[in-house]
Amino acid sequence: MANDNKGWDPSQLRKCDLEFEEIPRFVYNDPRVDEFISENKPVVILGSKLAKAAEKWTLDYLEKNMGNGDFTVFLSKNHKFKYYDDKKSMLKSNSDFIPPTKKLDMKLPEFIKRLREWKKGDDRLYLQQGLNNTVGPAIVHDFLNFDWNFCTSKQSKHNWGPLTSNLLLIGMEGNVTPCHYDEQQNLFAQVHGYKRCILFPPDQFDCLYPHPVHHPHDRQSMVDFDKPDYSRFPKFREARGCETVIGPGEVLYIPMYWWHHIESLMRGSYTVTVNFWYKGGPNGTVTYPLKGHQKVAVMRNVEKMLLDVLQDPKEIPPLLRAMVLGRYT
Ligand SMILES: O=C(O)C(=O)C[C@H](CCCc1ccccc1)C(=O)O
Ligand SMILES: [Zn+2]
Repeated sequence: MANDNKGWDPSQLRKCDLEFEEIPRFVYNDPRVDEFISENKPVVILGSKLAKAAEKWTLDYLEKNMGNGDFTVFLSKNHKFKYYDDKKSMLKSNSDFIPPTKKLDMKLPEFIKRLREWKKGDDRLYLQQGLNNTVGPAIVHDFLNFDWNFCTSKQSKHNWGPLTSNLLLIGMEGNVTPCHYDEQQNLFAQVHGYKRCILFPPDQFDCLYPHPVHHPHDRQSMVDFDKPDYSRFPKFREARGCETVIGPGEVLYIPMYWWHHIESLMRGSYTVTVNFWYKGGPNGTVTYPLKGHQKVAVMRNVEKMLLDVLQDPKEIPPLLRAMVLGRYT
């Protein structure tokens, strides 16, 4: 199907066994935007100038203006860039963990050169760098020209905590960040190229099989979306998600604890995204039954407490089985 002026077409999306609802899209001043955000539901925000100042961040512009600081770049032998926690990978109990990507510090011109000269079979690259004052003065200038009034008004209207970081993401076409959740509110501003975002609510925890909390892949789903192992993860068939493809100037609100899988469209161009991560606000008065994300937080605390008291992670499953099987089931 021609891309009927969306800028992309469905043949650029990776195959997935599941079907998804469309995430609603509204113009930034439509009152439904705040309705969705206040209900912690994803929404695509159109026409905001949040990261408009970055629309000139082409590879050429970045090469000329990005200073000569180091940037964190991940290398992968395949199209997946599954995040892992460095600190947890050092734990004795994770000594057999093999990091799926390699993390390098790279100057921007070198990153861009490798992107331009990339050939099939080469390691894929994904630049993922928190924006800080080491990036060149021109970039700082553009950054200061983001529409801070827009995101700060969302932060205060929805009682979010402080802005913790802005991640600059420059990915190759076809790169995938596998399904995971973050414990922060996220305004995900697409600057260049197209990204397909598949989201699931926090209460689908039992269909998405996250790694144990103490594992380096904490918060990441164990399910390989390219080739799900339905014998290990039978409930994945029941996962009900929503999706959207966002392009330049569009902002996706990714609610805290919502699962998300992000892919840079195949046969697209490189992608540039700037995210805005905010700490969640105070819980406010707790009402019962607890919401999905609150149950995830409870399960995380139980796993942490059990590791604390048992020390050996291998002792956790037998204790939980003894506690639940035949008694609560
Ligand atoms: O903005 C988000 O939350 C995303 O997941 C965006 C994602 C890259 C995130 C990499 C990452 C994942 C977990 C912890 C720290 C960094 C993409 O766009 O490919
Ligand atoms: Zn994320």
